[in-house]
Amino acid sequence: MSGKLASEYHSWKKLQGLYDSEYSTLILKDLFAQDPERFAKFSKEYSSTDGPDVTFLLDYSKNLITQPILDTLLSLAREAQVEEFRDKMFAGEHINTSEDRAVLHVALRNFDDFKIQEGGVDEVAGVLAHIKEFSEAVRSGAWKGYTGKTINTIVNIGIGGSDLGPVMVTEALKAYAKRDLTAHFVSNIDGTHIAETLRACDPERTLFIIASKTFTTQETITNAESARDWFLESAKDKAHVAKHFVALSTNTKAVTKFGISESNMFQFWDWVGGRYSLWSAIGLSIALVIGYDHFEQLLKGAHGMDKHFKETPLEKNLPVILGVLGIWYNDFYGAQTHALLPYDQYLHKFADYFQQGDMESNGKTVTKGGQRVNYQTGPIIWGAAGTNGQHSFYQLVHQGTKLIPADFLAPATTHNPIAHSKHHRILLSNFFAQPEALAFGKTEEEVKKELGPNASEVLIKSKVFEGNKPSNSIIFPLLTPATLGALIALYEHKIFVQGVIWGINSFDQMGVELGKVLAKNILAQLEKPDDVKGHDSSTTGLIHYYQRYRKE
Ligand SMILES: O=P(O)(O)OC[C@H]1O[C@](O)(CO)[C@@H](O)[C@@H]1O
Repeated sequence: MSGKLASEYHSWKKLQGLYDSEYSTLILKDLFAQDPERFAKFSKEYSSTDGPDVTFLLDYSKNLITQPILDTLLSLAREAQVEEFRDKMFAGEHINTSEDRAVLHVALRNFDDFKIQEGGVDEVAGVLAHIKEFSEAVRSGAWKGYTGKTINTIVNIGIGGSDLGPVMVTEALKAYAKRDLTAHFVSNIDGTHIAETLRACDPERTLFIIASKTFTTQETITNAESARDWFLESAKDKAHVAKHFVALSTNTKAVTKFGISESNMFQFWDWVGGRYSLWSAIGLSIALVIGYDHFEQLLKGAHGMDKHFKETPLEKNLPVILGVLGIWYNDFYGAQTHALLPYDQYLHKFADYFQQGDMESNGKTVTKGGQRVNYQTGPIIWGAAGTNGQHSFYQLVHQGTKLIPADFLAPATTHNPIAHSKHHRILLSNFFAQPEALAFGKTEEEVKKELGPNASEVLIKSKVFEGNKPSNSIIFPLLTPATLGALIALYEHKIFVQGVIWGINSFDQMGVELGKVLAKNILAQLEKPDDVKGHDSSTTGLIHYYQRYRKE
């Protein structure tokens, strides 16, 4: 972020010119026909340079780009000082300017490789050792509940970044899970969430993990208090809380006030953003479910991607390439959304996770310098696991009026090769077919030929696929912890690159505050109609309607 609006950069203006003059000729079918080397030019294989072996192929050839367009997009990244800001992040500079904080989730998976200056960085190894020791004690049965029984259920109580990362990763790495340890994740303030979860829990064998960076989040603290009340109905003695409640937080004072001893607290630091925190103590539930060694593999896989992002020239830098391609559609094609479509059931929460990761990071209207942007910033992120999405929303993606750039992800092999991998081959045939169909479509001539001479004009038109819909494909050998770590870090850095180009602060989240403040005010007015004051007629009417039915 050089203090300029992105639209003031020379390369931005050049991109606008390229879009205006070439948009109508950017037809994937033609681009592939004109250049037999297109796949070779616009695909890259990633291989980790140290740590666990991670490899994957990123194919970005099905994008509406030419080499000059990509070069100009990369010039934009250079002009916006993406490299300088990346280096500042890794150096621990306070690039989260509104909160005057460093942005150092990379330090959580650093394993002494990069030199990072910031208070707390030297404590990371100690917290990892604490996670290892504790998770091994619980998993082995050495950690006992208040009646001497082992733990067979964990309940992570957290929301946003203190929930979505652990949920997504424990689902993604279920193949590595300890099957006799059940994990629940309670996030919603709706009492139904905790009530239904507690029904499945035995107080003598359940461990509650209260995950909250601030330890002030209303949803989490309310759920934690209700869990503690439920537990004490059986355990009676408050001293037993120590065996069944641990906290993951930066706020020691609030944790001890809640009744959790400091020795049962797993520390992290204000330079870990909530939506970047699964690598920190917030990952305790992950370590419990898949084992510490696998958790460490996840971190090391991410570290490999950090190294790639830090050390690779922009032309070959995968997060940068994904970032600038996203900008091309978001800012020049006017695409409003970006779909994440993993062809892997284990990754069914991947899009949910990056809804927060991307939208809370880049859903901003004002630059770091306080100017209102005159271009689009973060896209709407959405998606679902293939092939379910195909039977739901793909119709619109293929034939609707909106341009929806999409990323397809799939493992070449599966953890569940049932029926001699028949399922997996069918799954992959869809993973290969969908981007092909999106890119190349089906012409009127092809439809006519298929339907024969008697087909009506209307039927023919309805079966035409215009094609020319862009996508990236990422294929990796198997979804291992290290591969998942690298993929998550890939997208984290993509988000970073885009935020720098747009000149916004990707690391605060002021936009979630207003609703919280209003809800607090309304909560105090819910009892009596006369208490309802200071609202518009719609809000007042809604609250009055509720009050007709309200019960204790
Ligand atoms: O971990 P905490 O402090 O409870 O916060 C939970 C979530 O709330 C937010 O602050 C706002 O949604 C997120 O950024 C964060 O992940």
